[in-house]
Amino acid sequence: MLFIDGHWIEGRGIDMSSHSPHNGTQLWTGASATDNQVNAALEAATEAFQVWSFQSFEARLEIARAYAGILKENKDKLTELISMEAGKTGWDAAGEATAMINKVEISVTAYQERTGSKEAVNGTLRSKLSHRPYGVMAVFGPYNFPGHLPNGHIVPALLAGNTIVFKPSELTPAVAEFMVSCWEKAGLPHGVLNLVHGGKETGVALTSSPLIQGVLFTGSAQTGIAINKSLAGRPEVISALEMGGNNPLIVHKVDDLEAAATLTILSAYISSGQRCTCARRLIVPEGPEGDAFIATLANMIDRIHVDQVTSDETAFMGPVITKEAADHVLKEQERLIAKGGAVIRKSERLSALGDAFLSPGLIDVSVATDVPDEEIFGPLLQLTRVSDFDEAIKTANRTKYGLASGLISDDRDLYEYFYPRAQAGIVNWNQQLTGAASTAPFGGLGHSGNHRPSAYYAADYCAYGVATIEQAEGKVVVASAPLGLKDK
Ligand SMILES: NC(=O)C1=CN([C@@H]2O[C@H](COP(=O)(O)OP(=O)(O)OC[C@H]3O[C@@H](n4cnc5c(N)ncnc54)[C@H](O)[C@@H]3O)[C@@H](O)[C@H]2O)C=CC1
Ligand SMILES: O=C(O)CCC(=O)N[C@@H](CCC(=O)O)C(=O)O
Repeated sequence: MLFIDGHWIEGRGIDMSSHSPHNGTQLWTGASATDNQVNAALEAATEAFQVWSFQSFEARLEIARAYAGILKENKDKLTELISMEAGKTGWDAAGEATAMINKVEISVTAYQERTGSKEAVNGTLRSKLSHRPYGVMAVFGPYNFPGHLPNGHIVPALLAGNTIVFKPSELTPAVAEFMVSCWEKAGLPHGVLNLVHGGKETGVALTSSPLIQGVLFTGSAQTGIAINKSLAGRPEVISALEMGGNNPLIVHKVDDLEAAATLTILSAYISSGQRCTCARRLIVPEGPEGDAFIATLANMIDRIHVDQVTSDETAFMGPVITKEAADHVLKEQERLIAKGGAVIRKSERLSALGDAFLSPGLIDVSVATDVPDEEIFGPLLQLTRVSDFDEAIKTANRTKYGLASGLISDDRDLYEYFYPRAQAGIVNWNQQLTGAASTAPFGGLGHSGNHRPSAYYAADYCAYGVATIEQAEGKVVVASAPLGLKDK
């Protein structure tokens, strides 16, 4: 169902449905929004802005806290829905649900620290800084974190006083609907948050509307660039683009190979490789030290448990989102092999579990030619062997993206050399690349985004600053002015 101006209504566009990648169970059916329905949602948000933006921050916060409370009460249900619709293991889905609940208090602190208001009196003058919301924001979410990532735009945008038309991924409409129903139960006034379903056409209807003042997007670089082009010539529309990555992870000078392999697996294969922070490129020195690490890693890869969601929670990986997504990963793997990639572990379809289940793959592309600088969104890691640490850094930075970059090493000097040279918005040392903190900014360079990081810095793109100087006494007084007025 769509949610427009506080009412749940049927979409009148094309039929849609969502099925669990775990077992094919149908979870949701409905229809996309027509252009008229998208417009009705935008008009509702425009009208609601006149009321919502004038409410006090405290009044908005009360509703946001009620929303967090409702999420908490329904955490098990939310976890199950995320797990089923996005194909996550139970523990992974529970982590997403927890992040959604925590987002409210983190966003309050961020709002106050990053935007909030300030005053200072100097003599008879008072200077003030306050922040105001932009207006109607179009929020787009990806399928891999169907709750947490759109929630990371919605919560700060609403706290700041904006209103929203939210278009979730067409692959995860049920989680979106659940989330919006929690806001409804929390008492959000009509029109403040609207939900429209649909694919690319619905997205285009939203971004091309003159009624939006902002686009808050998390998704692929391809779509982010399309949105960027569609907003050309509209400088008044704020756009925050969080896109993909082709993230490097260097392993160099490590004693505990098992620990390094564990961090590599957590970086590359968590959520079946469907996190934009996942390591895609593993960079390891040539020679026996590197060989020993790769043998340890390959051995551990063989022991990774891939499964449908189970009650005993022993699986590390579930399926990718669809059979088509799995086909794409396998096709890209073949492409790497055709370009000279050597198989260390081949990603294979685990048909006994289902069409969307893949085993983790590791392909050595050191001597391959024309390896595409593209994000392969699944459990496939590309290995490059390098002659020395400088070569490792050069290889790491050889990408048009710049989301996350990491080093696993016992050598602090290497880290201190790597840190200022790593071209990415997230730079980690002896820590998995995935699992970014919501209490820090989140975003990247190049095709990973447009320098408007989300998470803690989402507050920044949800409000603009207004600088004011006023007479503290409230009277019209001017002590002296160099007007050089002549006597009459
Ligand atoms: N940097 C970040 O914070 C994150 C980035 N991602 C990236 O997201 C991708 C996976 O998510 P997907 O759902 O496949 O992304 P996607 O780019 O296919 O879709 C994202 C959203 O944009 C909509 N959309 C598609 N074409 C559009 C257009 N021309 N105009 C407006 N809206 C349009 C989709 O319907 C969906 O709601 C991966 O590439 C991943 O790296 C995922 C999570 C976090
Ligand atoms: O948005 C936040 O609060 C922090 C960012 C975050 O949670 N990132 C996740 C995954 C998002 C993705 O990359 O797909 C992570 O770093 O694992």
